[in-house]
Amino acid sequence: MASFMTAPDERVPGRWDLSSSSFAFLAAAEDIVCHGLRPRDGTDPVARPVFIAGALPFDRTRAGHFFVPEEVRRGRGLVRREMAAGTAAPPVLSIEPRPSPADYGRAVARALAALEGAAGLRKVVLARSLRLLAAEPFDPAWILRRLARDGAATAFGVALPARAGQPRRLVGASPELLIEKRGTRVLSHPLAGSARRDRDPALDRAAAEGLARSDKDRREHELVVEAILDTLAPWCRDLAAPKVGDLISTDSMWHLGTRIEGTLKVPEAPLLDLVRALHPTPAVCGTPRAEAARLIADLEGFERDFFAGAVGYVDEAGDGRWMVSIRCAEIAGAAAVLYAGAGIVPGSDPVAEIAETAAKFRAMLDALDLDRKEV
Ligand SMILES: C=C(O[C@H]1C=CC=C(C(=O)O)[C@@H]1O)C(=O)O
Repeated sequence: MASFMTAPDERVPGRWDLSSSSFAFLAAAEDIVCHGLRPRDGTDPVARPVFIAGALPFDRTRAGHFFVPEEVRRGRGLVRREMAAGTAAPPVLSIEPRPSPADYGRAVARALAALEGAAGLRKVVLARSLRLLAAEPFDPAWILRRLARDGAATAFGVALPARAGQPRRLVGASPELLIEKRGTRVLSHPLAGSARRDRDPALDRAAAEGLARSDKDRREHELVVEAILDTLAPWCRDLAAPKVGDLISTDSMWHLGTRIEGTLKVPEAPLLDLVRALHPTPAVCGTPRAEAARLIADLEGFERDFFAGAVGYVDEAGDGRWMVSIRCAEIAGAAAVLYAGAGIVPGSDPVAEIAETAAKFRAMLDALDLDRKEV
């Protein structure tokens, strides 16, 4: 039976240690740290009143990874945010971009041609990856603490099923809320449309203002809001989104965002059904979804796996929160794969999309103490 505690218990060192956690969700409002897991048998996990954590892969035809932790701890400020640099990051021996930035630019150009040619295709999100090899194993707990310094994001760490005997973990800091459920209220806060932040305050403000004025970014964003409203409409009454979205900032990026809120018609509607209906939104896939997913499979040239999926939990009351799994990496020993994608619509520029994805890698690179690496 999962236990719930609202305060850190420092008297049991190791038990709430992040490095042995099966699931961690570190946010300004609340930290959740889980240990142990009881694998599920694939039946609908929301049917029983237990705490369920997990991750969905990008590919909606593939099974999600859900589990019931043995122990769940929740509390505000449960986990200390790590400020010190250089103490635990192993030296990184190599960084291999896959595809290369130039090939990614060519894929964006092909996506633009498809957007002009294919009837109905309006947006596709193309990603690229960085394969890192370090001299020693990465410490996911230390990375998580570093990621959690950004109060605008939820830092997450999920133990994934081992591959070839090697334990894997998805870690990241996502600013994008797929859906949250509290009682009968649901909230989604999609993001799409981006600009890199700047250390110079005047240039930073100019970047935000440029993003707010950008027609291309607005179109990219509106498709996501439209899709989420259409998906949630049958489930909700009082479904509302402001006509004008907001500008949100993480430590490294500006984004266009829109808060979408509604009240469930059926209060006990399972949160995981809503997650599955919404995922993947056009913030990570495209519009229409099936056509965009096909183009991604044709053009990207690597497996997204749990990148651009969703991570989150459903608690015993049926409430919970699922974040879009972006600004993340899969860590397996001394190897890490970092991911970043960008929405492509008519008017997108391949060179700008290379720069945008480079900027989106910053959250993970900075957490790994690679803040001076250009990618
Ligand atoms: C797909 C990613 O970001 C999404 C979220 C915010 C802004 C986005 C954009 O402007 O393209 C993307 O839709 C990513 O970070 O890998």
